[in-house]
Amino acid sequence: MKAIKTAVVGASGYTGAELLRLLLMHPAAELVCVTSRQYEGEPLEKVFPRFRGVQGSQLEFTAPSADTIAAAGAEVAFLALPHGVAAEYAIALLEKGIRVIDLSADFRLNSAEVYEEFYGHPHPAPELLDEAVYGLPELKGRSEAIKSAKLVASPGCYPTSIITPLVPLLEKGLIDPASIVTCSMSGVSGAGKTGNVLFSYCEANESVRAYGVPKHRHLSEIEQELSIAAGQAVQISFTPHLVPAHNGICTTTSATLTGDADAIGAALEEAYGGSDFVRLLGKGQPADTKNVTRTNFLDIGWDYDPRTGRVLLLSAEDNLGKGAASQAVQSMNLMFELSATEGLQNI
Ligand SMILES: NC(=O)C1=CN([C@@H]2O[C@H](COP(=O)(O)OP(=O)(O)OC[C@H]3O[C@@H](n4cnc5c(N)ncnc54)[C@H](OP(=O)(O)O)[C@@H]3O)[C@@H](O)[C@H]2O)C=CC1
Ligand SMILES: CC(=O)N[C@@H](CCC(=O)OP(=O)(O)O)C(=O)O
Repeated sequence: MKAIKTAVVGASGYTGAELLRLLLMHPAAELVCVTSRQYEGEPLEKVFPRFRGVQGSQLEFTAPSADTIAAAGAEVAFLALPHGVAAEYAIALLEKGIRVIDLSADFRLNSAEVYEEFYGHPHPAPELLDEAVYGLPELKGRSEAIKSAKLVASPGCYPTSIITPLVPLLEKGLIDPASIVTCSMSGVSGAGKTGNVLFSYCEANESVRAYGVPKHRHLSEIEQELSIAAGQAVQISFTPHLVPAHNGICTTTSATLTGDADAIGAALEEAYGGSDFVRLLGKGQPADTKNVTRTNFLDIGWDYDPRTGRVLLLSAEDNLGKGAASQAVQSMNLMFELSATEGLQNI
């Protein structure tokens, strides 16, 4: 089988390094170009000793440039860059006929106005918003759209854990869309390999705090996808928390039941019973981040409290895995007509 030639732009950061790990192991992919400004000229295995001795790990980082990526023969480029920066690379790569899977938020929203409202600056390439496919393959019809996409906007980490369990219930009218409240906890790698002191060991270890309230930027894409599922505008309450762990997101969502409680499990089963990566844990079973770290799994449990009439959805994923890098590789598999699970079957 001819290997898919891949590039990772922003390969020195956390999601970039996770992409490298997955692509070095992937049986049908070959890394042909990896970029970093700070490590230009250094081989992968020197910057990331974890990869020492692995085939492909002598590849050297290059300065980020669409010309260099095209000259290396890349067919697809993963953008593991800050939002706002990713768009300029997407434009240049698409012009060269290279398919793009963007891990940043630049192409996740259908509306340039909503982007500006949540990201605080005008959208850098509004003309590409219609073309981009929101890459959550588990949503109805989305795998088919991803297969033919030139530009995939890989979803945010929190949104993956929140949207996935809610969508089947909203589609079936089983919960009140106005009653949704969700709280998530994220490991510190969710903030990227940043120098911000708030994410340093002494600030983050043995302490837990909420942040980003009341209007975290991920609300924009969460509400966009929930509104599509509900067929009406949906607004929710969302409170993210930083917890002293490297990886992992644990999300608890609740909403008022408007249908039959037994229909909750049935709706989740109907939507995800045959899914490769969504694992349904059943009623009364909480999801635990330790079971999903370094995997592409999203685990979902659920419950119902008759005293309050509220449904509970309990989900867990790895923010760098199903929340970012492995979800992006899942999209690559679909775009290149591979099995969705190719290279992602690690546990
Ligand atoms: N961390 C997470 O859990 C998740 C992150 N994401 C998104 O993925 C993207 C990457 O995140 P993450 O890996 O955490 O971020 P990091 O901060 O860890 O890495 C960012 C990378 O981008 C490169 N970079 C930064 N600025 C520029 C620039 N102006 N031009 C070219 N390269 C640049 C850096 O490389 P160098 O300085 O060496 O050039 C670095 O490799 C972001 O958009 C993030 O929001 C999405 C889901 C989850
Ligand atoms: C813990 C932490 O800081 N998490 C980040 C979200 C992760 C991320 O990178 O956001 P995208 O998925 O949109 O790219 C934050 O709250 O901004």
